[in-house]
Amino acid sequence: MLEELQEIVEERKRNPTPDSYTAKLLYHEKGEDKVLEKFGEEAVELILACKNKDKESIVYEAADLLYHFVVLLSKFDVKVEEVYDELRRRKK
Ligand SMILES: N=c1c2ncn([C@@H]3O[C@H](COP(=O)(O)OP(=O)(O)OP(=O)(O)O)[C@@H](O)[C@H]3O)c2ncn1[C@@H]1O[C@H](COP(=O)(O)O)[C@@H](O)[C@H]1O
Repeated sequence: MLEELQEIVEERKRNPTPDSYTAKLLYHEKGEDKVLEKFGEEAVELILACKNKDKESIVYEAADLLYHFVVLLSKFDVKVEEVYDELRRRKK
């Protein structure tokens, strides 16, 4: 799923379109700081949803965080598969 999402994100990176939120993030005037800022915001939103024990919000905010995680990886030229490889390497 994350690999499929990254393929679309990479396509927006190659061919940014004006209507794409992803392209706006990747090519924001704040540069990489915008991507990092959004990832931090989404992490805080997920923490708050957990604090509130609100399962529906936890799922929603976790999805937002995963999307912004993939955008962050693409911004820094890292493939989701490389993260999976690292997890596989750690697996006991
Ligand atoms: N999975 C997502 C996805 N999840 C969350 N978001 C966006 O992330 C934003 C998070 O909400 P916020 O309220 O925090 O942000 P905002 O106020 O809209 O924007 P900011 O000004 O704060 O940046 C929302 O605008 C959501 O639409 C996503 N935007 C796109 N995708 C997928 O990314 C792919 C490319 O989409 P486009 O870039 O829209 O073409 C498609 O497969 C989409 O389904």
